[in-house]
Amino acid sequence: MTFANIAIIGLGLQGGSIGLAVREFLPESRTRGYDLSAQHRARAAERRLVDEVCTTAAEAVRDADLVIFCVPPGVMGIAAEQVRAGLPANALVSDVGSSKQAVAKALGDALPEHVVIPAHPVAGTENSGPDAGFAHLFRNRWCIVTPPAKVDMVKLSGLVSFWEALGANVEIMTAEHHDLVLAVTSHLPHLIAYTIVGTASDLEDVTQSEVIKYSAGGFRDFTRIAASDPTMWRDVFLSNKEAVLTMLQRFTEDLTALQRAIRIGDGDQLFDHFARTRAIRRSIIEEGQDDARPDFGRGDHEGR
Ligand SMILES: NC(=O)c1ccc[n+]([C@@H]2O[C@H](COP(=O)([O-])OP(=O)(O)OC[C@H]3O[C@@H](n4cnc5c(N)ncnc54)[C@H](O)[C@@H]3O)[C@@H](O)[C@H]2O)c1
Ligand SMILES: O=C(O)C(=O)C[C@]1(C(=O)O)C=C[C@@H](O)C=C1
Repeated sequence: MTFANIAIIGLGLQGGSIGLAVREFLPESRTRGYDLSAQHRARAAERRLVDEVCTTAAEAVRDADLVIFCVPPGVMGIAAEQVRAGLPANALVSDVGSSKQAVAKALGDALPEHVVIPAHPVAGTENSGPDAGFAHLFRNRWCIVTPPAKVDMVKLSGLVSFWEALGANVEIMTAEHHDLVLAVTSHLPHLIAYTIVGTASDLEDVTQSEVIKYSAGGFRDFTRIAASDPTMWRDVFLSNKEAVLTMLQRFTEDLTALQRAIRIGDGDQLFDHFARTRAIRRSIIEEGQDDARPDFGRGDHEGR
């Protein structure tokens, strides 16, 4: 199953990247897009993120056989309600939200008559808005699809093929499992980055200019993550609250164990821990996952 008319709601980093990727990798498909912000709509039209930028959500979904919600997790339900009147009955509803249980519920509640198959491309940057998107964002990155227990298999395989065409490797799992895994691999790291950058700049004896001056090392990576969109991340933490709190509890216990090792001078424990984490990093690189973003950090990619 291929999608002839794709509607993209929200033309920021994710929506814009999908629009550009569809033009490049699925040239037979036609894209229409809508964004709540008139400024973003104008910029999306200038960058030709989609074939047609519409002034209402209902107009964007007219004739759509696939609609992808690319708005912050907290407004998925509102955005879905905006398309209800105009959405063709057979259209597949999907999204790219970073948390899956809450978003699936919001979309399902707003569009109860439609097939909803949520998805999450684990691909992004700290940039947002219509200038941030680029066609190769999904290349060699995971896209996690979280279908409900009873699912239209034709539509599911159509969605899997769609993401594969955009360059992603697709993994299928339950929304519950997704939320637990992503809480530790994505949500917690962001919380830690937001915390450490805030802590450093709050210190009275460390000036703002010193934070900038000495951030060339490890701290710099934290500042990149901590520059991520505040609206999106507020919504991620509120919509994946339980899993994040569970992982935060585990993290706090492990941090306390390292804190104790430092206090009592247990060098073996510190060394063993750091050796284990170094091996994890090396296995990620061996699996080629890091190669997925060859230009990451060099600042030579459009939108980054
Ligand atoms: N940024 C990432 O790294 C990343 C990665 C994977 C998934 N996601 C998910 O993708 C979604 C979008 O994130 P993004 O990074 O593209 O954000 P973004 O801020 O770049 O884009 C979101 C766009 O949605 C628009 N919008 C807000 N409310 C709207 C509404 N009611 N109707 C129509 N448009 C509306 C905004 O004006 C904005 O242009 C989020 O749910 C996020 O969790 C983000
Ligand atoms: O690299 C980054 O900038 C990201 O934070 C991307 C990242 C991640 O945590 O890996 C952020 C949120 C997502 O939902 C998916 C991807």
